[in-house]
Amino acid sequence: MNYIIETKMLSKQYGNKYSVKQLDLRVPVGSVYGFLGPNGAGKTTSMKMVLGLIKPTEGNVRILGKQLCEKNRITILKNTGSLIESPSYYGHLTGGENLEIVRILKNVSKSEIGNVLKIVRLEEEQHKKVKNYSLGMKQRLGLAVALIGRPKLLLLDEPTNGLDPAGIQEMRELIKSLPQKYGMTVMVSSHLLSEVDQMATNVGIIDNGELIFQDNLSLLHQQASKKIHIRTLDQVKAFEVLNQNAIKYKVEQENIVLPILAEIEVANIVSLLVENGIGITRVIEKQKSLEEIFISLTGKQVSL
Ligand SMILES: Nc1ncnc2c1ncn2[C@@H]1O[C@H](COP(=O)(O)OP(=O)(O)OP(=O)(O)O)[C@@H](O)[C@H]1O
Repeated sequence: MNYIIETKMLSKQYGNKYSVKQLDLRVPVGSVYGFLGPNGAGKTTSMKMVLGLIKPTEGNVRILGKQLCEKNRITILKNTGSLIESPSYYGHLTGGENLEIVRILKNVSKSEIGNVLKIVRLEEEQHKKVKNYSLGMKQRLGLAVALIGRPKLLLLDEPTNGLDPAGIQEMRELIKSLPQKYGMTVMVSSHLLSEVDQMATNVGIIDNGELIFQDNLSLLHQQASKKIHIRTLDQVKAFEVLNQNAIKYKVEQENIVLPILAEIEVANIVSLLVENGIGITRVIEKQKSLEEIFISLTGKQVSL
């Protein structure tokens, strides 16, 4: 697997508290990597370390095929676009003029301004002063800045924060389209599970500075796959009978939990329990929601 970002044991300690602890991030090329975690989990700190904006206490970052160090930081950042925390602009200048400053700094062609304005749909607002922009327009301008020069990699820290529902949807669609349309890889942080679910191909879940899940989003969904729950009048005896018959099961909240089986197999297990004098009270097909999985991973509720 080809990773555009790979960190090893990346940690940041403030005083005696770890904000980020031994993080092994792996962001595959061409993915939209949703970096999910509750407020204060360490998302911003991690992304800043990946960009070399703050120095790790421990560990290292490999980005765009190179080990990040003081010497190559600028070259690497030229190929990386980012939107971290509220970006600052020159309010007395127009959106277009703000973009022009970044264009000169990045040394890319003038036509690039029109291109990025089109992508973020700010063409009509480009001559307005930024101080008169709405929050949503400022956020889109931030994305336009990050997109100048068509970087291979984009790091976006909670880009939908503060947007209205229509703006949120627009931003999500835009982010989702970037790998296919422009060959970019996007790492995007969010505290919203549903948001990551809607736009990411891969997901990393961070809690208390530690990465507690990292894989394809489909794998998280697999964990949410359907299961058969059986409840009986004598669960202890039921466990015994299942064990004696080498039937694999798990126990959740005192329920017998079986994977989805063929109809006949379910019927056979029910018969087996009944034949052993165990009264069945429930046979239910259940599907965990992504929220339930998140809670079982972190022990915390997240916004939906
Ligand atoms: N400069 C700093 N000094 C001390 N503690 C810090 C500093 N920066 C961040 N922290 C702490 O590190 C932890 C992680 O913060 P971080 O901003 O990375 O979290 P986050 O997941 O991005 O949260 P949010 O979504 O609320 O921004 C928090 O407990 C925060 O208080």
